[in-house]
This record gives sequence, C-alpha cells and structure tokens, in this order.
Amino acid sequence: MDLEVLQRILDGREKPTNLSFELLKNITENFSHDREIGHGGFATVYKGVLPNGNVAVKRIRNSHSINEALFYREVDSLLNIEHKNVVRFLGFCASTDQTAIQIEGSKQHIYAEVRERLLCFEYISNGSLQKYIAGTLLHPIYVADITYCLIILV
Ligand SMILES: Nc1ncnc2c1ncn2[C@@H]1O[C@H](COP(=O)(O)OP(=O)(O)OP(=O)(O)O)[C@@H](O)[C@H]1O
Repeated sequence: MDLEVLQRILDGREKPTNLSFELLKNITENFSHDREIGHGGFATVYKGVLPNGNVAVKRIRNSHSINEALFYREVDSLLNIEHKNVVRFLGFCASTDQTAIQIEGSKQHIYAEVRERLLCFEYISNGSLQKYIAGTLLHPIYVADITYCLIILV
C-alpha cells in the first residue's frame, strides 16, 4: 500500500507526502551498507529500489540533536519547491518510538526514545550527474539542501 503510494509519487501521479519508516527501511534493505550512496554532514544517503525506479533516502544521523523546527521548516520548503532543475522531493518520515531496555541484573526497564528523521528524493545516478556537469543537458541542476543552508549549483 505504502509502496504503491511512493511509486505513484515517483511517477509524478501523486504529491510528496509522509512515508513510513518501515517502507524506507524495506526499500533500502534495512539501510544496508551495500545501499549506501553517500555521506553528508548530517545524513547518510541510501539507494532505495522500487519496481518503477530508484530513490535516494537521506537518513539523518543523531536525529536527537537536530532542531525539530528546522527539520519541519525544510520539509515545508521542499514540499513547495517544484522546478525542473531541482532534484524532486518525494516525501519525508518523522517517526518517534519508545524502546524498552532491560537494566542488567534487574527486572526493571528503562525506556529510550528512538527518533528517525528521513527525507526521500528522486535518485540521480552518477551518469546523469556527469551529463549535467559536462553541460550535455540543456539545463543545469540545482541540488537544494535548505535545512542546512547549502545550495550546490553546477
Ligand atoms: N538525490 C540523490 N541521488 C543520488 N545521490 C545522492 C542524492 N542526494 C545525495 N546523494 C549522495 O549523497 C551524498 C551526500 O548527500 P548530501 O550532501 O546532500 O547529504 P547531507 O547530509 O544533507 O549533507 P550536507 O548538508 O552536509 O551537504 C552526495 O554527495 C551524493 O553522493
């Protein structure tokens, strides 16, 4: 169900929306090392595979330390950007869970909050990036990373 929604968003038939952590985990093979495609200052980026194409899943590291308001501001901005030269935003995930950890040698538990913050974009392969860089495509590409105020213009 969730997978079909993301497929429709990737096809451009639906607007970006919130996505479940389970879905993003499944399409990246549990965020496996083999699916890692990059690292930025704040996130590890994974390739997600769908029946109709690939996506890039940006999983924010140390999501406890990121400013929540800033995360939602970025999501809000990304939801409003629609431009042929901007990497297409497909959705986001903001999940907060509690996990019980048993205290060693005791029957008591402590409860820890597990927070996941992820962003999903269309996947840009090396090949297509190189074409943009070499100027063989008609339009330049702009990769916007608004949360952290970084805009890469090629
Ligand atoms: N849409 C995408 N398609 C393919 N690869 C991507 C995509 N987005 C990011 N990557 C890969 O992941 C790497 C890290 O991405 P990015 O720099 O955006 O992460 P970040 O944590 O937001 O970084 P920072 O905010 O420090 O720039 C990129 O250099 C690139 O190799």
